[in-house]
Amino acid sequence: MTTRTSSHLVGLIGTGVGPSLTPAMHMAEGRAQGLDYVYRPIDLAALDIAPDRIGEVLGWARALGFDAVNVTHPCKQIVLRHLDRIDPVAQQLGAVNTVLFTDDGTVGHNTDTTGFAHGFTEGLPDADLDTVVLIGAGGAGTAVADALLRLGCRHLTVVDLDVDRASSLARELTQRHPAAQVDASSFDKLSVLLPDSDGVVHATPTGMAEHPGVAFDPALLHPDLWVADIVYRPLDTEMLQAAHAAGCRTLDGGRMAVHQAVDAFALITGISPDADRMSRHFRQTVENRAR
Ligand SMILES: NC(=O)C1=CN([C@@H]2O[C@H](COP(=O)(O)OP(=O)(O)OC[C@H]3O[C@@H](n4cnc5c(N)ncnc54)[C@H](O)[C@@H]3O)[C@@H](O)[C@H]2O)C=CC1
Ligand SMILES: O=C1C[C@@](O)(C(=O)O)C[C@@H](O)[C@@H]1O
Repeated sequence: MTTRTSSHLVGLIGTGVGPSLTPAMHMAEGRAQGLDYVYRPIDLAALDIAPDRIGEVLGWARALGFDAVNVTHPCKQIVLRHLDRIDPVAQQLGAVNTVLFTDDGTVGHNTDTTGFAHGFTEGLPDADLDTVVLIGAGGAGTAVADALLRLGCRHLTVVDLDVDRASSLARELTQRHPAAQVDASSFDKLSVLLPDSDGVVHATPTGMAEHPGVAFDPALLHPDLWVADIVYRPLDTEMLQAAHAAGCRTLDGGRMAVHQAVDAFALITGISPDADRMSRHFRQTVENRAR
């Protein structure tokens, strides 16, 4: 990896990105590294630009001198057809959240999936991955599922309120990771699945400040289960509190949020950022905003 320029202009393109914590996290790390690093949210909704115009928006960003952009909801899939090259991991997943504007064209990566994987190995080292349940088959759940399977998960069960969505994700994952066993199940089967699982990852919006609660019966948690949440507002979700009380090893959603930014920063600058410093910045900002 080589640094392409001494200054960096980066954007976050999506709808409702104004309150995102990612721009400040990148800029604080840029400052700490002595870089001239500017990162701005570009809210398509506020600009009244339809998400399917993402190709044009990328062209404008490039022409206006941006070096890279993160791309988020609802453009992570539709952006693929507007790129010159796509990193194999992002290609396999069918979703891109980081686009680099290089001399050789636009290049897409997915740091949601690499970020979850890095956060997982850092936060739950040596966690058993034989049998894992994933609750939530949306965009973030898909990035998590691919990460778990790349990390060596042997049997993954996908659960979602939308059973068709869980089934179609399980089918796609089976095609992408033929060595693993991937299936779909329903919420009422969790009482059978969780007692025999090594871990569970929660990837629905339940537990966010605006959607309080736990997506499943917390009485199913047991001390032999590791429990990961990807919700990070708040960091200490009701599910993680119940998991602590049940004696489980836990991983909060801040790890994925920080490591998607760590991996993107490295791709954009060619410099390995200080992940601990970025994590401290992120956690402080989450706490400040909660006050
Ligand atoms: N830590 C991180 O870096 C990130 C965290 N997130 C978190 O992940 C959550 C999900 O994000 P996306 O996948 O983008 O959303 P999404 O809307 O694409 O998918 C959510 C999925 O959860 C399912 N669902 C909703 N309520 C449910 C419930 N009570 N029980 C079971 N399934 C339910 C839906 O049917 C849907 O399939 C976000 O709300 C956010 O809190 C999202 C992106 C990054
Ligand atoms: O989906 C997300 C979350 C994000 O949009 C944010 O606002 O922090 C930043 C994106 O890079 C990432 O892919």
